[in-house]
Amino acid sequence: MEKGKIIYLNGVSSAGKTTLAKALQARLSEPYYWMSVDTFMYMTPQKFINNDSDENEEIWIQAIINMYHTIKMYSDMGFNTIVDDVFDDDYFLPKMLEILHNYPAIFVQVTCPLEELQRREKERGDREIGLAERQLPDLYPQDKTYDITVDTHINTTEECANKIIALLDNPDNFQAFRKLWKQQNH
Ligand SMILES: Nc1ncnc2c1ncn2[C@@H]1O[C@H](COP(=O)(O)OP(=O)(O)OP(=O)(O)O)[C@@H](O)[C@H]1O
Repeated sequence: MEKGKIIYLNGVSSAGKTTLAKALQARLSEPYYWMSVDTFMYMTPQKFINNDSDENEEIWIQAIINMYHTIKMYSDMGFNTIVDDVFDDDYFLPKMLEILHNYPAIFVQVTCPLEELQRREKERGDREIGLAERQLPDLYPQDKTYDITVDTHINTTEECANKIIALLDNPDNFQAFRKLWKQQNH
């Protein structure tokens, strides 16, 4: 069976990942199931999240790693996914690649200038003020290893979606996961 495709969005809070994911779902003719790291993270009982012990950390970390296994399972079953994630340090990416480096994924960096991130953050009111600014310097990877970078301020959501969709027909465009995996394991 052909593996399901993965559109993997990585960007700081308020970059527009969820908005883009929904626009992609609306435009794509094939079904793509949307998965958000927040959904998996908050499957964890709250009492294990708001606590600094190493033991508790393992519990919510596992919830996030379970998302990577779920994406793999969907792909193995032929189902496409759009993933809404933020790698805000270098901890989770290697763990994700361990599971998904050989899967057909487009790795998308979703960017937006800081001033606009701050404006969106203030306007939406459901995120801690300063979250995007704090995540921005730590977004990982910072280099050009993505298959595509889209700027949701320069381009409209629809334009960003179209740029990503244009890559999906050619498997040669699915390079970033394999490249990153090689970089980490050479
Ligand atoms: N292209 C855009 N232009 C203007 N506003 C936008 C754009 N994309 C998203 N927004 C607005 O920015 C806010 C954050 O968008 P969204 O929820 O898509 O971001 P996100 O990256 O998924 O954030 P988080 O990681 O915090 O969930 C929302 O209020 C949304 O309406």
